[in-house]
Amino acid sequence: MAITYLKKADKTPETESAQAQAVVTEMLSRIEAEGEDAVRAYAKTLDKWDGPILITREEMDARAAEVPEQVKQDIAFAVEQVRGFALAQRDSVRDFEMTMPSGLTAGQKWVPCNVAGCYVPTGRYAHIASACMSVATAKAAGVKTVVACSTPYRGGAMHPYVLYAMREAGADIVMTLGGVQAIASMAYGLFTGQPADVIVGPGNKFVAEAKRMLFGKVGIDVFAGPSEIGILADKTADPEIVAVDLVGQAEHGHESPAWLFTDDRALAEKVMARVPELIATLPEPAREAADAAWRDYGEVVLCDTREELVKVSDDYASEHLEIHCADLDWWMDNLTNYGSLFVGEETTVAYGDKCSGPNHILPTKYAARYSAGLSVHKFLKPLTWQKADREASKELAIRTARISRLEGMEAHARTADARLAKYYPGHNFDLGAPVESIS
Ligand SMILES: NC(=O)C1=CN([C@@H]2O[C@H](COP(=O)(O)OP(=O)(O)OC[C@H]3O[C@@H](n4cnc5c(N)ncnc54)[C@H](O)[C@@H]3O)[C@@H](O)[C@H]2O)C=CC1
Ligand SMILES: O=C(O)[C@@H](O)CS(=O)(=O)O
Ligand SMILES: [Zn+2]
Repeated sequence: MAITYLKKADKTPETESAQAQAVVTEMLSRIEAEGEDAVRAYAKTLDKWDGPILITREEMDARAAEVPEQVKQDIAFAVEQVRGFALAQRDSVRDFEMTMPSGLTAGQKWVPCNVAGCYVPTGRYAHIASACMSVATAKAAGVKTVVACSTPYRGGAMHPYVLYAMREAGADIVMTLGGVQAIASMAYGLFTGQPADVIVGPGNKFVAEAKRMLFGKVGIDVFAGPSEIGILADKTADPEIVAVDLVGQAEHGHESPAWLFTDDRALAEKVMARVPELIATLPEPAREAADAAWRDYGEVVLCDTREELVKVSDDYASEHLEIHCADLDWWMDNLTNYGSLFVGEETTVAYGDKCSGPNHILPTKYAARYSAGLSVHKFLKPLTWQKADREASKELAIRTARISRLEGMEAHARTADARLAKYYPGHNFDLGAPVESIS
């Protein structure tokens, strides 16, 4: 396999994980010990916020009244697109029941979690769209109580449009809290008395790490950390569009990788020349963020064949993956690892980020090898059930008793024995040899 790195990054998505782990470990243990006092202290030192944490319904309504009409319409559009896609996902999963050969009836029933925590990042940018993505999807899944949190915006109250988007998408409780302190508060039910069953939403390395560490106590959607983009481009691609799209995601932050995978050296060279020029024209803080992201995390990989490109792209498992190549169906058929796929030049990651419908909360740091992004499924449990009449219970009891005894589990076996004795008095069954005591 011939792979040439025309630009190789010094850093990988995993660089700097250790620093975040140390910070988050200490913060979570202090919050666990000191509760709301520790949360308020972190909100003050990290986000300069010492105002109220809970936003009342009256305040939400009052602040909504100040949102300009065009903004309301754009947010309503985004919410509708995301909700529509999420409802279609909900329709694609179904309950079922079946009768087994033994006569037992068994089934699966999709049940939503009761309380979901939705984190909306606003450290660098006001991520209005993230509020639509998480809250609308939780509600489409049927979650009863959605607790939404967002960072105090630049030391002040929550960003008004983020708050409006939460309200429009159906949030039940809203808290002005960011970072680890927000994730921990949702997990422990601080300020609300309603611990989350599942916490979703993107965030910086501290947020992503806090979710990872609290997994187990709560469910999480996926490791949705600093944004990534990969672009597959062949000689049919437009280098200007490819360069614009790479820079489009590099502005997320200095830890956001942008990768180009191509079999066309001329295209690669044009893109590499154009990216720094495009970055230089950005306003701050986007320019500084994109410049550092491209310098430290940007990569350009040249391969000989499209099969090699598929292998490389699958190894990177990019959060977002654009295809600017001929024979789009071939790529769709062969790629297996990506958070969300953008097929052809006529769509772009930013459409998905802001309003097209498929969710933008997506796996990063190679997590697309084993997980998709946020969907209704992350809020739903395919719970199973079973029911038997006495006839069906007979064969199951005999086999359960024997298998239990083979395993050395006498008490399990006796739950089956007891049913046979009750339903079939006076009958003898081969129920296996009683388990011997071990001293
Ligand atoms: N993977 C995905 O689906 C998506 C990822 N993103 C990513 O989300 C991230 C958003 O990050 P931000 O803008 O920073 O917002 P953020 O809300 O995630 O982080 C801000 C919070 O970080 C905390 N923080 C900052 N420095 C800290 C420190 N030294 N120690 C402890 N806590 C600290 C503060 O408490 C602050 O509230 C970006 O990396 C973006 O790429 C955004 C959207 C979707
Ligand atoms: O990682 C992501 O999904 C982001 O690109 C989404 S957004 O651009 O912040 O809306
Ligand atoms: Zn983006």
